[in-house]
Amino acid sequence: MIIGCPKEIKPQEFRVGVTPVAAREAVTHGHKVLIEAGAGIGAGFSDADYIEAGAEIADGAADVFARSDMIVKVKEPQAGERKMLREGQVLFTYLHLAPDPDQTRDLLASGCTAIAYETVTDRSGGLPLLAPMSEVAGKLAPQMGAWTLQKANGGRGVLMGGVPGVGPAEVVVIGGGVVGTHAARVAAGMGAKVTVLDRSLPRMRYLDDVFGGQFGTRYASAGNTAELVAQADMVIGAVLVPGAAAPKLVSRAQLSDMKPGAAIVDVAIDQGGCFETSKATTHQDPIYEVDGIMHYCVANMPGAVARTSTLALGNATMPFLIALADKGWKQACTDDPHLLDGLNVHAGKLTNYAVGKALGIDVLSPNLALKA
Ligand SMILES: NC(=O)C1=CN([C@@H]2O[C@H](COP(=O)(O)OP(=O)(O)OC[C@H]3O[C@@H](n4cnc5c(N)ncnc54)[C@H](O)[C@@H]3O)[C@@H](O)[C@H]2O)C=CC1
Ligand SMILES: CC(=O)C(=O)O
Ligand SMILES: [Mg+2]
Repeated sequence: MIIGCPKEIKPQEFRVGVTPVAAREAVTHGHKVLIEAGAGIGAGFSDADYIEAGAEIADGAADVFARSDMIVKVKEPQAGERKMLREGQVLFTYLHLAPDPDQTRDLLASGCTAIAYETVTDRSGGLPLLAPMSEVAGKLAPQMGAWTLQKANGGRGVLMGGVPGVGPAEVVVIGGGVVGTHAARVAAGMGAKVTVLDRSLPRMRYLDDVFGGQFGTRYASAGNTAELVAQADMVIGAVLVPGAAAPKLVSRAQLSDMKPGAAIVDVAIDQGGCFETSKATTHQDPIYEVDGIMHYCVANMPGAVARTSTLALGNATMPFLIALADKGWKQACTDDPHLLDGLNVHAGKLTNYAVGKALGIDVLSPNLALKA
């Protein structure tokens, strides 16, 4: 199979979908790997690194899209990239379709088979291809929130850890999964007073057992959420209902109960965001203000630390990439129901129920797509 990897074109996105290590593995398995010239530079990989791994360097994205059986990326295909996808071609990348009707329309029209990293599952109910980037974004969230809290950035002027005689910042994390846990650990490590809200009692039991001394937990009822958000210097949004649009848990009206200059970091923005006032921003222009509250809503936070993120994502995607290349998508998804959970689009049909529900589009059962 020919595996193609274009350079990412989303603003300030420096990650790359195929590492030299993954390229070498695919070549060892008898596949051809086409990398767009310069695709790895932002993550610290030169074209020479890929050539040494046995890959071929392509002149531009058009060449990669035209010649490849499977396109492997990081971010959802941008409008220009979507025009280059074709029927029968496999796309393996993050998609986040639920809040993105335009992308969904274009992928359906292309006839391609699109497998989304963020809905591939594992045996324990986790999301193995989302987890590494959630670890990164979770660890980045308090760092970006602390920056947002600085006076020059419109924030409240509060230091995370306080100083002797002056109390720390109060940080509330909504959603105690992978993002939330990593965010809470880092915020607590910076000296902030941290509370994690979640709706899953087993998850809160786990957090309390493991991190009980470092941060607290509260059940994410509307009442508890409103009370804690009003007291917070920083609120980090980290909820997820896999595939679905994020539930809106903090309304615009609630902003007026918050402390002026408090910071919202909505990591869940890639699924539409969990604050009514969230809208996606970029690394170039990451923050904006609504009713005196500063919002940081970058939808590709891990791109800021592209080297770490690319290596972490590559570790997780490589076994799936090799299975897809060795067996073809149908056999790979037949053999692995967790990979089949990643199938979002096939031959003009949507194949993920949560996405279909969010967008009001009929869904073809993934099992039927395997037989189509
Ligand atoms: N902006 C960015 O660059 C990035 C964004 N993300 C996003 O961050 C979000 C969180 O991802 P993960 O932590 O990996 O998900 P996860 O599945 O590990 O955790 C989500 C948590 O939210 C909880 N939850 C669900 N509904 C809730 C509600 N109504 N109230 C309170 N808690 C609720 C769940 O019980 C779960 O513990 C996702 O939208 C993901 O796509 C992840 C990586 C990068
Ligand atoms: C998960 C995701 O959207 C990202 O890493 O950019
Ligand atoms: Mg994203």
